[in-house]
Amino acid sequence: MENKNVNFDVTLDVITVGKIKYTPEDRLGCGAFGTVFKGRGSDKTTVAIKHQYIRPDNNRAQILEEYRIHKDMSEVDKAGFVVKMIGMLKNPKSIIMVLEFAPESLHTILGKLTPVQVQKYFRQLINGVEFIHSNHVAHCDLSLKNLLLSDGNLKIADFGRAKRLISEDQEFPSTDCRGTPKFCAPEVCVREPVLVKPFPLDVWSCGVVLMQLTQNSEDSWREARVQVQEYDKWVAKKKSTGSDFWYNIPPAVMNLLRKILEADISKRATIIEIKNSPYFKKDEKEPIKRSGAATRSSGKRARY
Ligand SMILES: Nc1ncnc2c1ncn2[C@@H]1O[C@H](COP(=O)(O)OP(=O)(O)OP(=O)(O)O)[C@@H](O)[C@H]1O
Repeated sequence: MENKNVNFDVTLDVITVGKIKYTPEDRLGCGAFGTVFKGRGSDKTTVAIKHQYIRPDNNRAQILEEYRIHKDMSEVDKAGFVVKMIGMLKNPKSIIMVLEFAPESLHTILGKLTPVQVQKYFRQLINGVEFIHSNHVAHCDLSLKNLLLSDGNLKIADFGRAKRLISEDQEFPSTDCRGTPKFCAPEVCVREPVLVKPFPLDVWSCGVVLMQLTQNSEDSWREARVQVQEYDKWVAKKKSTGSDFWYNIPPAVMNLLRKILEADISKRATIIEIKNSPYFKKDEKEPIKRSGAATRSSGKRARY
């Protein structure tokens, strides 16, 4: 059987990985480099099949590095922090990975989150990032779309920009560590390439994720550059007004965000500091249900 997708020019046949045959079904998503299909295994499992063409800007070595890092993380992960890597198939023009299927992402459930859920997913994110960092890997592209959900639990996906580190202080060219613009730390948003440390980049991205989850919207600055008005205002730490998207963020979250979304990496919170913060440690409570207009007027934002 064949699944032809004319828009994205991807034709996938049944593939065999290990001793299992996987039949591609619907297209689940499409990133900068890959097209991801839902697939059915001959062992009755449901999987995700990520197909990547080998191209000059996504060469064979890069894709294989993504596979190896993801596989290594998947093998040592006993707690389910990352999407499981099942296997891989190499073709002359493409590489196909077979992954655990995760039906939702933080991006697809945004708008419906309660403060308790926001805290649950943020805690799972921080624990997952701590896990990969402790295994000497930085993700470098954490975003709502790359944080998938399976059985209500957050799983880190897409290791396409991940880096293996020899030491925590190892530096990489900023151009190799640029993920999704809204989630990128200021040190990689500069025009001239510089050397950057990858762990604080992941911490910054977790801050943007928390900011968006708390608001139940994708509102955040376009890029962390002072030329971008909203970011400039954030950096200036002026008192926020109703026109700032962070205006309604509750104090405990805001205190933590100020420490995470800190341009100076020597002052930026570490994962340990985040885990020791009052917001991380103290359980959020479900909002008190009110009847009538007060509840209706509070709109899509998580209510505190
Ligand atoms: N394991 C999975 N289960 C279900 N859906 C998935 C899975 N992996 C990826 N997807 C879907 O496919 C989309 C693209 O996947 P992925 O981010 O891995 O591709 P990419 O080309 O590397 O993307 P990017 O542009 O972020 O680099 C995801 O946003 C998600 O919607």
